[in-house]
Amino acid sequence: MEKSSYFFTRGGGARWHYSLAKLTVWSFAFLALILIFFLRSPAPSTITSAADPSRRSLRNYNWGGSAWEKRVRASARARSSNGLTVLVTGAAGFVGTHVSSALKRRGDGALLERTGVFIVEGDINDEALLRKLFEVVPFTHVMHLAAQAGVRYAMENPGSYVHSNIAGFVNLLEVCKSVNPQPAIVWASSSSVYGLNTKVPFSEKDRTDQPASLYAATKKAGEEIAHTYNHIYGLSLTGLRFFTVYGPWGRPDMAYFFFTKDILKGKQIAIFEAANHGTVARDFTYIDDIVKGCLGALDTAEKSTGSGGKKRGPAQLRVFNLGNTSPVPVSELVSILERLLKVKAKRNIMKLPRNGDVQYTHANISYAQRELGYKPTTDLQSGLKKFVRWYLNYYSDGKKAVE
Ligand SMILES: O=C(O)[C@H]1O[C@H](OP(=O)(O)OP(=O)(O)OC[C@H]2O[C@@H](n3ccc(=O)[nH]c3=O)[C@H](O)[C@@H]2O)[C@H](O)[C@@H](O)[C@@H]1O
Repeated sequence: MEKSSYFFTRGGGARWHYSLAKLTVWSFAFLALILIFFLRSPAPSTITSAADPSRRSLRNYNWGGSAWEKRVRASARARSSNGLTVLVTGAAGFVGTHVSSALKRRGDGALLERTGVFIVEGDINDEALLRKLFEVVPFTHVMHLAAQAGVRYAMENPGSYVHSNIAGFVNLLEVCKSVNPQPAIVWASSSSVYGLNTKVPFSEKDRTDQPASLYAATKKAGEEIAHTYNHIYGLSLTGLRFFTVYGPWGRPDMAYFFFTKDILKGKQIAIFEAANHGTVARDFTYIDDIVKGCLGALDTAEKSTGSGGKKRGPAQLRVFNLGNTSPVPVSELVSILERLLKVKAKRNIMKLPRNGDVQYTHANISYAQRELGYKPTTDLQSGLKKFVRWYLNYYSDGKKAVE
């Protein structure tokens, strides 16, 4: 059942559908070997041509050698015979940090090393690195979260989106299709693929051919590319359309994060509204709910069917919405933050800029509910409470600068 009202507090009866036993097997069986996708600009010395981002070269990272391989192998050892070994890309990112930690079932972002997650710094465009990783460990699954995210930044740095979301993804799929056994791949798409679609709530069957930003276009391209690799090589592929994910260790470029920072600093914040004072709203989704969706997708992913670069039969191809089914206006997000921070925001109501933003998102999650047991349980008020607590604690003693 979809909720169309803006405010919705979930009942205490809502439960994640995994059995405890299954989760325990998972928690012990998982390897989260982490490939950090390099999101910053490459060192200037490695840029072959600043004007042509597609020609940028890979930054040099230190990987390889017998000690390194030993650590990779040790980290990859599953603790049960039917355990999965998961290569997580983008593990230093927001969603990746939480997913990796959940795979190991303890700790969070800054504590990744302590949780037993081995971190490999590298670039998903580095074919040699990916091949080496698969040579050292026959990964059963890839959780691909490395990407260039953000809707508005795509106008400033379009090349970074092509580099990561298209070239990097293709590079990863090329390696995955040729290794034996081929892993099953779960990867991050985005709610932004719905673009100018006006039919709400957004269902996986709705049109996605009107992206409003280059970012959305690259994610949509990823979905088409996934189709191709599934079709030609029998790779099992599951795309997850995340809806405005927020929470502790979140991305500072997202509105809820910099609104918090600016409200506390007494700085004015821009709150977008559509034409004729139309409400701009998002189906904000709490990180813990997203993590459950990611684990559900890994857990239900079928094996790839190909080997040695050849398809042996039809393979699974899926796309799911992972949202909260409860859109909240941005102005209400600000009111919640004001109450939690006990500071009044300096609101500057502005027209929604034409640089990629869409007016409204709302996920229909029945397919994910059915197939993955996905059932979000955190409303925006409760999720922001956790975020604000983390934020105040993280930046409290002035050790970490709020830039
Ligand atoms: O769900 C998604 O697909 C996308 O969600 C977010 O994109 P967005 O929803 O635009 O998130 P924010 O940039 O945090 O914006 C949230 C809301 O605040 C509004 N906003 C943003 C910035 C601002 O200064 N003022 C303002 O009112 C936006 O219009 C939007 O409605 C992420 O940034 C994308 O990486 C992700 O793919």
